[in-house]
Amino acid sequence: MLFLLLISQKYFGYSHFRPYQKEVIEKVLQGRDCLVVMATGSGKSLCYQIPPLISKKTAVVVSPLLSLMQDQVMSLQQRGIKAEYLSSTQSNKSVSCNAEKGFYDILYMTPEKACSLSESFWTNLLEAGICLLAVDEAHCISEWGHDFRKEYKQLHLLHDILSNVPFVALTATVTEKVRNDIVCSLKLREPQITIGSFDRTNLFYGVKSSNRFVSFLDELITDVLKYTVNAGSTIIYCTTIKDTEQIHEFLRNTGIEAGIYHGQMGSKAREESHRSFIRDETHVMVATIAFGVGIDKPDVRCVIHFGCPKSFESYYQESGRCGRDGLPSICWLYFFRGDFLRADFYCLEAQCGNQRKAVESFMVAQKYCALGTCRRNFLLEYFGEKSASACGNCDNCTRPKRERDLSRESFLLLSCIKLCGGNFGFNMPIDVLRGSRAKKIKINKFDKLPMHGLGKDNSSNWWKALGGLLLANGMMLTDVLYCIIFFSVSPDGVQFLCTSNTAQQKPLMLAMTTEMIEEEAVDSSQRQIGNHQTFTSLDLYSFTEAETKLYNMLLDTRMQISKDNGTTPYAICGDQTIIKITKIRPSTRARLANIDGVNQHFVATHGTMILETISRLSQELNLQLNSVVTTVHIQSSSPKELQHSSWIKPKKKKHSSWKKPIKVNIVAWRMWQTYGLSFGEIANWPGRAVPIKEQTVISYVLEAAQGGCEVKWVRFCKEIGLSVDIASQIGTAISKVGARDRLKPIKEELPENVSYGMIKAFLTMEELGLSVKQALSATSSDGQPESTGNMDQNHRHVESRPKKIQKVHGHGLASTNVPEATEDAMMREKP
Ligand SMILES: Nc1ncnc2c1ncn2[C@@H]1O[C@H](COP(=O)(O)OP(=O)(O)OP(=O)(O)O)[C@@H](O)[C@H]1O
Repeated sequence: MLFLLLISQKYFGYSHFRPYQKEVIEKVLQGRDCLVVMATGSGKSLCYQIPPLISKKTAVVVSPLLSLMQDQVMSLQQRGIKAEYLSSTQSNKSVSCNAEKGFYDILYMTPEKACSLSESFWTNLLEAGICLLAVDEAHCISEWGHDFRKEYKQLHLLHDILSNVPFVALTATVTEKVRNDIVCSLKLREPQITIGSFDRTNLFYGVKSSNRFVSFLDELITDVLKYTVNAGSTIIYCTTIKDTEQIHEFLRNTGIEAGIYHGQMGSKAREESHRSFIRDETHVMVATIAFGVGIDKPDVRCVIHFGCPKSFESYYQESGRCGRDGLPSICWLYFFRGDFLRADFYCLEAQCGNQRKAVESFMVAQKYCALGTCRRNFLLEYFGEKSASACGNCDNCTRPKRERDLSRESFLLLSCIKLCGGNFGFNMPIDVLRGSRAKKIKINKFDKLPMHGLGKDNSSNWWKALGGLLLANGMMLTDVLYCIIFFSVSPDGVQFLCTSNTAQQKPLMLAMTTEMIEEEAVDSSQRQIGNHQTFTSLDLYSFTEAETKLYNMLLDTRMQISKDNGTTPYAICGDQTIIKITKIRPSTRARLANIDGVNQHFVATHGTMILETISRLSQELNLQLNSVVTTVHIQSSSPKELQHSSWIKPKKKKHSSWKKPIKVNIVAWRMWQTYGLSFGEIANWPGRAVPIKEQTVISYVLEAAQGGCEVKWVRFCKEIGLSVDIASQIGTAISKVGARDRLKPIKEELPENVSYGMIKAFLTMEELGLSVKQALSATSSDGQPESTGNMDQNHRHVESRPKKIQKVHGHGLASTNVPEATEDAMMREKP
């Protein structure tokens, strides 16, 4: 055991094994065939990476994707492990020759390559020494799996040559059918079967619903920014290529640099997109599920599904691509209520005779969306795992619970579905309840039903959400015919109807969904705007301001090293390691090597540079070296609330056309105000399509202030160097010029060091009824300067005379509400 750990520490920097890793490694070393079924990101690779380092024989790994193999080879080489790959695209001819002589510790190959290599290659390699043949993503072997590859079916033939070599099949796919298929097809011999938990405790699961595409876009920006400002990566999965393209364009229009990946792109463009994502050159990827198997990037902080995925299995796989390094990460599923009323998209397989399977899985996804209880429990139960209590790390567990007796409404809905005869989609009974007198309702005489109009107090979305709850609770059933989903009342629902009547129902306590709660809160004017629970990754490490800076600088250093080495940043070392280095700030090689995740190769190759960087930056930031922190506590399961109370979010957002670029300035404001980035950092932010001037960012934040957003003025003045003395000089210059609508004459009255930004800030603050002196003299109870911006005050001021303008700002159109005087000033000024 100790020896295994030493090897793991030496090459990978891991000081302990994750569950099941040690057991599998030991079995493989004993020569036993193994089937390893463990969740995405649980560390299956180590099971085949350690044995060759111990036995000094080659491990052959069959992997379905070239990009995946290249990634892994790159990462292993950075750890000082001799790794290579063989495929038809391998340009280095010596690889094959070296491989058969047993030169490599780990040799990756595609299934096609494995089946086409000559017998002599295998016998030579066998003679040199093979310790295992691993079949990664082994579910590709099964037609029941989601990525069937027919070449996988030939792999068992290799047993004939490699008779005593243990075969290790690895997959994250759970269904028993797939598991059996793998064992049979690969002809595994009395395999050791290891099935790990599917609980990814570091992942937060959440669902958001809407009726319309456009209303999700603003939400998307908020979510994407939360992670990208801290250099975290986000994948946005779309259900169609059209959505992928539209969202990609939308993000770019708002100044967020995003990659795109879908099946209709050429392979070169796809490779380039993938490459720049894994190298952190772009932090956001908008993709269809074509961006799938083999996304090995460990530091993806957020996966957003824009539209309900077509099966629950694929949802688990795709969302599981975030947080593979174990750090807290988030999985949002945005779904359109309409998704559940049309089955056509999801039932494409109907033509291939696989309709039932597709629909069943889609229905599970639907239930997941409609759920009012713990999402993780639902997920685990679906995969056959018992879950004890609510997880505390999903939206339903973290928002205040609202259970209500919904017996009356359920009675109305179920009886209406029954009386409509089950021959309609879901809209018909809802329209009846809401009192519609549409032609189709009159023709069917549904306007004569006793419940016609009795449900008009709730919106049709509210009723759809209730329908989802009743489905999840087994009181309704769905069926699909000709690609239309029909809803009917289940036996449990009938039982409920029989034991109740409208006057005296039995209580039916149901956990309401977020949208139901929100709708009811709006009705009673209690809605808390933008107050959903979420977190940014950096919030969780209890970094001080200086440590946050150090962390970001170390990320830059890692980026530089990775560029110099032509590899990905995470191949150099993981985010978790950078967090620990930030906290501990080691001064010697030995202390650096002691940090979990730092391997010997890293210390030997980059140690000197890293130590110098830590020492220099720590001095600059006034941080002590060799902090006594020995364990860095990283919360993995309780996301911290991030307040958005200052984010002005209209009750009903209006987007006249989805393409309209929105709130570029608000994005900048949020990066500055909420995430604490400096103007310079925002201007040069790597996620931006085109760098912009710092002055432009300053203007954006000022515009946001004029639009009613809160601004930390003390910080603002300090950052641009606006002191009380300079403010008084600006005041004098304005009096002298006698006008405040043109900046140039004012600037000419002032010394060189007074910038346009300072003048604009002065004018804006004046307009908002704030003086620089007042702002700078305000201090908080702990002696620190604090915000003197008053949102209410700002808001009142702006509301008195807003005027809509649009103007070009460097890289795109910015649209906002600004007061007339400032509009003129900003339009004319050209610094
Ligand atoms: N013992 C360990 N200690 C710390 N980190 C580990 C350990 N084992 C693996 N990891 C890290 O966990 C992450 C995921 O590991 P890995 O890629 O092997 O997952 P996987 O189970 O193969 O996932 P997938 O099914 O998606 O291929 C990697 O970043 C890896 O470095």
